[in-house]
Amino acid sequence: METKQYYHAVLFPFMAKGHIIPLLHFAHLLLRRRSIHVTFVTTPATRSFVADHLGGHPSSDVVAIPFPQGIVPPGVESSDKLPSMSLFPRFVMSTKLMLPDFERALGTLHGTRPVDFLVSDGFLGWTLESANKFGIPRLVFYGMSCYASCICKTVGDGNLLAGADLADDDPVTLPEFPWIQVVTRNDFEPPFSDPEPKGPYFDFHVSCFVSSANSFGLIVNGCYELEPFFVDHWNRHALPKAWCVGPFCLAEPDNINRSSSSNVTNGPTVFQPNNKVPGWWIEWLDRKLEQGVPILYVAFGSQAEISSNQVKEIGRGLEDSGVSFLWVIKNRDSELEEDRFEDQVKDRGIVVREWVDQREILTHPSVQGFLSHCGLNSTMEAISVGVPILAWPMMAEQPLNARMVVEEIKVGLRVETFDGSVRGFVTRDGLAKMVKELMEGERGKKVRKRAKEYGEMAEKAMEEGTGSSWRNLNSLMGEICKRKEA
Ligand SMILES: O=c1ccn([C@@H]2O[C@H](COP(=O)(O)OP(=O)(O)O[C@H]3O[C@H](CO)[C@@H](O)[C@H](O)[C@H]3O)[C@@H](O)[C@H]2O)c(=O)[nH]1
Repeated sequence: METKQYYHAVLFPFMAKGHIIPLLHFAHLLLRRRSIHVTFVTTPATRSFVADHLGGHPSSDVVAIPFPQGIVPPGVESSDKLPSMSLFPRFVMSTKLMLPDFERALGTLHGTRPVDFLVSDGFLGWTLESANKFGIPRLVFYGMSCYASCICKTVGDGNLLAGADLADDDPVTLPEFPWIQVVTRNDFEPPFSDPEPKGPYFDFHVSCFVSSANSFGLIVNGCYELEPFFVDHWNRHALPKAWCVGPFCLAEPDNINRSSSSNVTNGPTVFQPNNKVPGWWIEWLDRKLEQGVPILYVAFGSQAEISSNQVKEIGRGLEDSGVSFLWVIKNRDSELEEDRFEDQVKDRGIVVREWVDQREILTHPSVQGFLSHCGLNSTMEAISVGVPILAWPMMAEQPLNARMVVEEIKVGLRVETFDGSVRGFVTRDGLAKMVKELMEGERGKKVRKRAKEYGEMAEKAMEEGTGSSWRNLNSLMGEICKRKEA
């Protein structure tokens, strides 16, 4: 039950597209209530990206604070712009230096319009100290599913990857989740996959976990129905309390129910987001739809690094598969023999080297499958529109997301690596075989049906007034109010 008339929320994501975008969607979710003012904190170089996404909503503001200089190449203020992901630890740890500027900004905001709650990224653990200084409750956003968080916690608490004799692909048993057959050291990233994790980067993460546990709540980009066992498990055995209030992407402006007047207090009655101009690839998708040709969408998020040999092999695998595809390539992965490739695939497939509106692609009716690295946002964006996934995890917690997609909720299949290892090379034959299976095979049919069911479930969870995610957000607001009034 909401008891307060008008809230002020400050949102502060970690500087990576995969972290900024979900909090922008979350901002829209808050703005849908029309009883919340959102201030989005970012850095100067990402300010226009953020402002564009907020679309000039009259109940939103953007505040930019400087990104620390001299630690990563000048001008890089988002991890996807790093020339190499080997700089990521330095990049993420340098954010601690933003504390004084953030605190000043938060103080000013709080003085002007009292801040009811802060939502900050799990990587920005130091923001808890600032929030506490002003008596503002901090909610954490880690960008992880409860499934992945529970596995990480159980592996960490039980020290299950310890032991120098444990090989990278040896199975590790999870006593709390015995039906998860195989988890390996390769499902985790250094320093967590090290036999004895230590060092400044590990300490940095531990301090983030401690801050998170001492925060007011954890907001999860998903709905309860997607992973009920793991949400309950987290809430019984870990802190802070997890609140499933997503999938956030379903709160984008196009999905705003402008006719509803519930919860309207002070905010605008109608919000018209910026009109989007569709990219040329959407016209291509439209043509394919007219021809009745199903499309595989191929994209690996904003920061995965793919070797040039692997990029070429993806091209060959797609060529051999015979399916039609739309492949988004980042500039870092520039090694495709493009002319030859485009000759070979003719109009059957297209390569896009621009920033696309991924949700616009995934919601296009011709898109019937998604070859994805399983970043949580891509995963949720696909599930929420019922598109099955061909999972190819590459880094971070993606191997765990891939397990959730394939083994737990069964809305996807997995690419086969040449040696069966989580991080092994994927050959053209292995890729072509699984692409065909997803798009044309019996197993593909089954996971497509499941994906559609989960998509409907996600839509329902987000329904205004009645959905579980909508009600969870209401309860969370109520808790924040109670805390304030206590
Ligand atoms: O041209 C593009 C490329 C990406 N996106 C969007 O960018 C986001 C990418 O996020 P995600 O799919 O999660 O991938 P990453 O960028 O790799 O995300 C990082 O952050 C996620 C959330 O913490 C983690 O789950 C991932 O493992 C981590 O790599 C998604 O919303 C995409 O729709 C676009 O809209 N257009």
